[in-house]
Amino acid sequence: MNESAVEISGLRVVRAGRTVIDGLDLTVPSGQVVGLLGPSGCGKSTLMRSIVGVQQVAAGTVAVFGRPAGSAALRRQVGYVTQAPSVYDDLTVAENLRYFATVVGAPTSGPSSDVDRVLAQVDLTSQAGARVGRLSGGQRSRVSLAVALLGTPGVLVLDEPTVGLDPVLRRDLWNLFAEIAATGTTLLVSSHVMDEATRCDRLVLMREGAVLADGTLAALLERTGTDDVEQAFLALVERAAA
Ligand SMILES: Nc1ncnc2c1ncn2[C@@H]1O[C@H](COP(=O)(O)OP(=O)(O)OP(=O)(O)O)[C@@H](O)[C@H]1O
Repeated sequence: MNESAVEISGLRVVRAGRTVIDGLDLTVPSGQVVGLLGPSGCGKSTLMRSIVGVQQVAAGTVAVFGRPAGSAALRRQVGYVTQAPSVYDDLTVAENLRYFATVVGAPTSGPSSDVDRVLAQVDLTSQAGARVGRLSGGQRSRVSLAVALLGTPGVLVLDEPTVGLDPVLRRDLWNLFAEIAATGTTLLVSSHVMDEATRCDRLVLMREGAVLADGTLAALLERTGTDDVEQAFLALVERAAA
C-alpha cells in the first residue's frame, strides 16, 4: 500500500474566532480502518470536515489522493456521513438511494445499479421498500452508510457512526467497516468510545486540536507501557504535561 489516501500538513482551523486545530500533520494510509479517537470537542468533526472539504481552513494543506480536499474531481471519491441525519424519513430506503445516486451520477437501475449494490453491501435489500422513518436506529445508520457508499468512494469519512447503538449493532457495524476496507476503501471513523480502538487497523488519538498519537494499537500500548487505549491516552496526556 504505497499511496496514502489523505495527506495533511500544517492544518490550522479557526472557528468562531478560536483556533480549534493548530498545525496538524497527518497521513492516512489506503485501504485501512483508521479510528479517530478523542474526547468531545477535541476537533474530530472539524478535522473530518477539512478532509471532506466543507471546512474553511486558515492555513495548511489537505489532500485526498493527491488532490486538494473539496475539489470537484474528488466528489465521487469521498463519502461522508455526518452526525446529523441526512436521509429522508418520508421516503423509502430505495427512494433515498435512487435520489442520492442521481446526485452523485451513479447508475440507478439495470444490472450495474449502484442502488442494488449498496443495499446488499449494508444488508438492507429486504428493507428496500420500507420508509426510513419506520426503521430502527441501526437500520437507519446503515441507510446513511449506504448513501455514502454510492459511487464507490475511495475514502469514507464517518463521524461517530456507532453513537447511540447497542453493543450488538455496534459490533455488526464495525464488521461491516472491515468488509468495506477489504475492498480497498479507506475508512476514517471517529468515536469518543475508546474501546472501539480494538476494531481499527490504525488509530489517531486527538486532544485539543492536535494529534497525540498515530499508529497501530499494539505500537501505542507498547510505547506507553499500558494495557488499553484509555490508559494509553492518559499516559500521553501526562507525558505532554510533564
Ligand atoms: N459551528 C461551530 N462554530 C464554532 N465553533 C464550533 C462549531 N462547531 C464546533 N466548534 C468548536 O470547535 C471545537 C472542535 O469541535 P468538534 O465538533 O470538531 O469536536 P469533536 O471532537 O468532533 O467533538 P464531538 O465528539 O463532541 O463531536 C470545539 O471547541 C467546538 O466548540
